Amino acid sequence: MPEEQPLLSVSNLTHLYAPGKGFENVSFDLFPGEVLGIVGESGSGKTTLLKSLSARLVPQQGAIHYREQNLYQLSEAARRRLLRTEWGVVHQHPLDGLRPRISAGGNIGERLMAAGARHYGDIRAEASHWLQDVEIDPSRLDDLPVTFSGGMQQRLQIACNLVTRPALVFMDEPTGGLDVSVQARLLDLLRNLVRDLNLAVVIVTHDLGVARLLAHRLLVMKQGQVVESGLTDRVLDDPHHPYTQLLVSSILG
Ligand SMILES: Nc1ncnc2c1ncn2[C@@H]1O[C@H](COP(=O)(O)OP(=O)(O)OP(=O)(O)O)[C@@H](O)[C@H]1O
Repeated sequence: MPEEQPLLSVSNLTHLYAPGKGFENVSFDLFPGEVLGIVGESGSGKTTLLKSLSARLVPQQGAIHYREQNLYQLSEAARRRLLRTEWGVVHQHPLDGLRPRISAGGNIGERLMAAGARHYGDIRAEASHWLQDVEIDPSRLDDLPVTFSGGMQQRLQIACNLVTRPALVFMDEPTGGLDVSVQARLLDLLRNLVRDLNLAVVIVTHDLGVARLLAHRLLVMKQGQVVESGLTDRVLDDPHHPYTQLLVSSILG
């Protein structure tokens, strides 16, 4: 059950590059342990919204409160610190979130050090433990991420984000570029990690199957507007808005 105070509280958030391009008047609360899916067709504004939510794009209007602090009234340094510690961002393309010239263990260790860890042996042990948790053989600790398959790179990116035990993780099409069988395994892993770590997640996807599997609640976006929101099963099984009906019927058909 959600706790009383939302982790993230978003009110009337707007950022438009042009009419219908970006997002407009978005409001929602996200509670600890809750997974919110943002769905909609390409160009509907999902990624732009995710960037604003995750302190990477100053919105033109509205406010975001994280644990009751006004996000964009925090200093830039404080927002960057959040992104390195209590928050995570999983990019669609894993190499956008990894340092390709640093070993897998180094990538994980860097985030631990940013959060204050100093002891080399402990950092290495923790990195090795996390590789195992994301189903990468710890013998690959000293290998560069570019020598990994796409699925392994994505699992490494996830490990890098989770090693500091964040409360909130933003994911943009995390299974997007992967083969179907690799996607299924990754989704399974994500679902278990989210549950075990009680993570709150905002996940952008155009794949309603991914949304169904991971998200408790959905926002459906069309041309920058949230046209429908609600519990995932309700939205997908009994869509109210004609656009959601079209999205659902297009994957069934
Ligand atoms: N920096 C920018 N400058 C101008 N327009 C932009 C910029 N970034 C995105 N847009 C436009 O804003 C709209 C929303 O883009 P956005 O990437 O948020 O959509 P999306 O739903 O995430 O799409 P996709 O699933 O294809 O990534 C699009 O029309 C896009 O062309």
